[in-house]
Amino acid sequence: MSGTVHTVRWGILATGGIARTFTKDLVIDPQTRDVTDIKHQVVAAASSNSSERAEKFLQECGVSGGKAYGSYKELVADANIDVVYVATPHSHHYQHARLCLEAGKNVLCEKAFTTNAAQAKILAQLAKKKGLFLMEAVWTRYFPASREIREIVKSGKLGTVYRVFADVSFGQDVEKDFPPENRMVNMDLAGGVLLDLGIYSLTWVFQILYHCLDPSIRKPPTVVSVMTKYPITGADESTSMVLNFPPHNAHGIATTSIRVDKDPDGKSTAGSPIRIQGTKGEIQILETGGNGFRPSTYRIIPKDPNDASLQGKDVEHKTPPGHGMFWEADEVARCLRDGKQESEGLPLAESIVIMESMDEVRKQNGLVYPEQIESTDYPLAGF
Ligand SMILES: NC(=O)C1=CN([C@@H]2O[C@H](COP(=O)(O)OP(=O)(O)OC[C@H]3O[C@@H](n4cnc5c(N)ncnc54)[C@H](OP(=O)(O)O)[C@@H]3O)[C@@H](O)[C@H]2O)C=CC1
Ligand SMILES: O=C1OC[C@@H](O)[C@H](O)[C@H]1O
Repeated sequence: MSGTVHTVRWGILATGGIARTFTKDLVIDPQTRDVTDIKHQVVAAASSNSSERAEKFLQECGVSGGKAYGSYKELVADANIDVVYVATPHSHHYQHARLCLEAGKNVLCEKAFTTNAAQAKILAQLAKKKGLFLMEAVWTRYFPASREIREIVKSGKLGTVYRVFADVSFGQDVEKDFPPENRMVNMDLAGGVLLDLGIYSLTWVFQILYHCLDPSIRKPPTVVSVMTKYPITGADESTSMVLNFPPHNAHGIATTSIRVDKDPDGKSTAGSPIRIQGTKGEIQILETGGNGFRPSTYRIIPKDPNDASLQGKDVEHKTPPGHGMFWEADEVARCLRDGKQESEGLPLAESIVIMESMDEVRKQNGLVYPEQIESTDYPLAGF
């Protein structure tokens, strides 16, 4: 394998905000981040509006020679595509990821994976049945800082981790910033902070208290939660969850809000929003230069300053040119190269357990999306 470069051919499904950011990252030369074993090629993009929009999108993202489609169906029929990146709103992930899988395409699907666990399970089963790759695009897990922190926790150097605090919150002027039709608060698009940002708080809690355990002893947590809804649309604007993870009864405190800010002055005066607390010390994500979902710098605080296994220090990873979405894209490329159907960094079973926790939180707080977008029927008209 050494010396050979594996090129993966991407199709981009939708031309909105994150599709643009992701595609711009794909066209960056991987060598700028010292990656030499894989390459990405964007071969097509599709807009549900028009092929002109897809054409413009490709141009603006710096893609040359890509095909522009005016429908998602045409995109998934393109034999030159190895994997499709699904970048539609949460409400549409099930229908669009399924469209790809039914057409025999591998899929990287934006977070939150689906609107509910029932949809996630069907996608996972379908991918397995068809021998296709499927992954929820939780880019946070693939940053070097995330990977390193998981290794430290798995090594036992922090002792037993009994608690993780994770807050991912943007203090927005909700009424001003998000008109009712905006996907952040629009119930028809499965809007609300739980699925949009809460997934990141839960990512920290799960990637430490669940993922770092040996798979044989991983068990779903129990959860209690409260939620405040945005009166104008009924979507959740603030959600707080306390999860209890077997076998150590470790606590995950996951909070998320679009009304209050984790870092109001942008200078980290409020302290670390992500704290991983073990019996031998603590790791904190430092906000400056990053975000809970885009971790760059972390601090190790040993309980015993003489603990040789746990050097108390700040570790900083400067993000190479781009936004950092290329790390997850690189993971997808390596999985495809190696014939894997899922990523070890976020196995489908874990995406499903997280969706089940979110289902439970919604149940506890009476947050129900319109029937059509909670449905597992396929295909549904209008998608
Ligand atoms: N990983 C990350 O950092 C981020 C992830 N996201 C995730 O990406 C997804 C999309 O978010 P974002 O790009 O901000 O959303 P946008 O509203 O900017 O784009 C969504 C795109 O989906 C397509 N679409 C298809 N059907 C619909 C519909 N009924 N209503 C609206 N759009 C539709 C449209 O593309 P077209 O017209 O071309 O068909 C639209 O441009 C969400 O799941 C979100 O959680 C979002 C931001 C950051
Ligand atoms: O995933 C995300 O990360 C960045 C946020 O601005 C966005 O709302 C969210 O979807």
